[in-house]
Amino acid sequence: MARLSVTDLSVTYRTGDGDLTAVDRVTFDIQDNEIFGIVGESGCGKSTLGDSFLQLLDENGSISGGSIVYDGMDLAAMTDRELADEVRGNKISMIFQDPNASLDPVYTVGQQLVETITKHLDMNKKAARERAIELLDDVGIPDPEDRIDNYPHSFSGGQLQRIVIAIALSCEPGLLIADEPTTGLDVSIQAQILDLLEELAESHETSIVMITHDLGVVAEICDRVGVMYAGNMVEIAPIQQLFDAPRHPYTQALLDSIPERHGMKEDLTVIPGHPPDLRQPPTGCRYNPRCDQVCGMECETGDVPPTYDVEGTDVMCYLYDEGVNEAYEGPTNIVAEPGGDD
Ligand SMILES: Nc1ncnc2c1ncn2[C@@H]1O[C@H](COP(=O)(O)OP(=O)(O)OP(=O)(O)O)[C@@H](O)[C@H]1O
Ligand code: NI
Repeated sequence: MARLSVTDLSVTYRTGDGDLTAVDRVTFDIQDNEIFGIVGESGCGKSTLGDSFLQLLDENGSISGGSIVYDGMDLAAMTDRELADEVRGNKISMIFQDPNASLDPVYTVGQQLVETITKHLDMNKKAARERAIELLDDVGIPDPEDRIDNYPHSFSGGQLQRIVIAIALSCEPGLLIADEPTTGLDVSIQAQILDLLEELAESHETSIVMITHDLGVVAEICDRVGVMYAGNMVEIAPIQQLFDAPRHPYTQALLDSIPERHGMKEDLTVIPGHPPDLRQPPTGCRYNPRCDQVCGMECETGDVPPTYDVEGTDVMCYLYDEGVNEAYEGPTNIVAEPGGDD
């Protein structure tokens, strides 16, 4: 059974000039002990999706449809109070790009850890402090017995992010949502934080949703990845499969735009055009104005494409619909290995 199941989730912001649907009928799930990446260009709705799980949306934003089922509860239908009491920091926690936003400068890191631990777990202050020291040690803070009584300003950015991770994991949540957790950090520190998250996910049996615009981060630690475009989840695939056989024209263009690190490729392909205005998205597939593989009328004038299962990749694209794309012969045109099951 999936640890988290998101079904037909939509999130809408009310703005001065009309409603803007930043997340549009998104469906996916996250398995136990899985690191699931969410990627896409700026403004495609990644943070809105991540924030909606714990209803941490700005006040003009709200869930306008669908469900988010975790541990038998529909988070989308819960009140703020219920989420605060039963879910936030306890079953699901969240970390952001800027660790300072999650820490209070007037309390020591120990006070902040102990507060989170005693709030959610049945522990007295002394036991909580011991646990806090262990956690700081787990996330790689040197001399945790001494450092625990220091204030946030005396730590580096990378150390602060480690402390935020310690707080997020202090109550053993089943799910951690990480929104660009390494974006502001030096490249070498970024790699260390990703290693730490991967290690902790395993040792604490926590699933992670990793929100990032960086396909390098995804390649580094994710098991599966969802690609978002203009509020839609256009492709979901296991990580290796996404890189080896991207199915959606947008994913293909995104992968082409990565500069090859040591290889031949010199031109950085930038996808022509811009993402649409989400107040008035194009009809048909939202990517059609930029797509180089439009295959029929449906792409431009139909509904948003349904999701097709193409050899284990979920892809929202009419290229894989025999009714729209006459050239499509289906994934079954692949010759089976001799001696295989079928
Ligand atoms: N509070 C808000 N009010 C109105 N529109 C908003 C609000 N927050 C976000 N949006 C809009 O919702 C869309 C999705 O934004 P979101 O921040 O979720 O994207 P993102 O993929 O996380 O982008 P980035 O990579 O830049 O963080 C964008 O069009 C954005 O302008
Ligand atoms: Ni974001």
